[in-house]
Amino acid sequence: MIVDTLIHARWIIPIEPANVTYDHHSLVINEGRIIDLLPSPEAKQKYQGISTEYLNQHALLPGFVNCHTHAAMSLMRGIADDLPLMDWLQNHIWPLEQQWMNEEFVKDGTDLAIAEMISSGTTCFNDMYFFPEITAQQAIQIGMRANLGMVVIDFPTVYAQNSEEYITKGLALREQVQDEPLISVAFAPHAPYTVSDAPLQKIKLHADELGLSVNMHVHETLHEVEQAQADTGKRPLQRLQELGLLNAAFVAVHMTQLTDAEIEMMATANAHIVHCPESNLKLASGFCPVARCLQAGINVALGTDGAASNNDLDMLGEMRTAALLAKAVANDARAVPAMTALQMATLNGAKALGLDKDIGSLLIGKAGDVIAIDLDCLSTQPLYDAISQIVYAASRQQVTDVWVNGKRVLKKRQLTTIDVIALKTKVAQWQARMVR
Ligand SMILES: CSC[C@H]1O[C@@H](n2cnc3c(O)ncnc32)[C@H](O)[C@@H]1O
Ligand SMILES: [Zn+2]
Repeated sequence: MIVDTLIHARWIIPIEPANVTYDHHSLVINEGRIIDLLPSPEAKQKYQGISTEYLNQHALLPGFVNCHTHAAMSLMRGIADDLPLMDWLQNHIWPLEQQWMNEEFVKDGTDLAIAEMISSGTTCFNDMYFFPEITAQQAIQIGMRANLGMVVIDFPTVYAQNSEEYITKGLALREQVQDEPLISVAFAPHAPYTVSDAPLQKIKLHADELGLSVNMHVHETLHEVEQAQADTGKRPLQRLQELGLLNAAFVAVHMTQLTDAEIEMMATANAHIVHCPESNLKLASGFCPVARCLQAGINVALGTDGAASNNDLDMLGEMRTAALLAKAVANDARAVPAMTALQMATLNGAKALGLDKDIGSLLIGKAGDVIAIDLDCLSTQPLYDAISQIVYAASRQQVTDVWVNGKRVLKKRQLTTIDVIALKTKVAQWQARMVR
């Protein structure tokens, strides 16, 4: 049998079945799909004559699913640090976006973000940013998987003038990418404090009719919740529930403010949470009670948020921070063990995006979204436990190879579909323009 890709690895961590690590196994990909996973001696017999990629010191696992990004904001990395959310947004980021954000900005910023994400093992990102059709175009060109937000916000931008136009453009994007294997879409109303009831009602109708998810920043800070209570007498989550948005297609990003009743409400609705620990720490936004949410049965995924608030798009780092922070928040060293953090960064992300039939684990039949991490470094020795090394000790430079839909987009640390020198030149030009 002719197959596209045959990879032997020292460890294969499939995520599904849970808590299984295969030693000295091979993964076989054909036409973008995983078709076999078997002991390497058997693979040698069964796939005779097929050239094998030997990754003798590596762990092979599903690519990370970065469940919340603002990809193009990578061009604003480090431009406004050490500020709380609303000061950062209102006095720095939104004025900068008003001045600089356009199609070219989104194109170059997205390329920079995708380059960083692929190099650090992310194979799918869930984006919320203006001009998502440009993000789609760049993701397709590079060979990256993306779920793109059909963004809605109550104020006008160069992308759209009003909520009606945001929704129309989002729906046009959906039509445009319908046959793209790497691209999916979801509604992405920005936040309860920037999207009023009327557009949220329209979004709800469209989302139900088209079977689309709704992603939103929710309860990011105590200030957001207190302000909403002062203005409307309601907490934002209560308002969203009354609007009918809390269901299995709702993806709430941040959620640092959660009462026991709200955790119950999220669990009963089968809604998802995207935890962004590093952005929350840097903006001092608060702490999502991840252990309590998981305990209640909520699907909790991980996101970096944008590079302007993180300041990287590194899911290995995010996993480690998530695992460590959960222990401190719960005052329990057993909270969010390494395997749980790895599930949050892979399968839980795929579930939140409704893509778990295709990605998030190395089950036969799923897409060939696979990464290899070289564990033969002093900093990840000795190897009592590969999962422990990946979550608590490995760095992104140890990600050596990445396949998306069976195509190798990182080969021995080299990006195969991005001209890194040309990209660096463009980024330097933006820097020179934006900070004079
Ligand atoms: C409608 S496009 C996305 C919009 O969100 C802004 N943004 C980036 N990070 C955050 C965050 O953590 N909370 C709220 N809003 C954020 C971004 O600048 C765009 O304007
Ligand atoms: Zn965000």
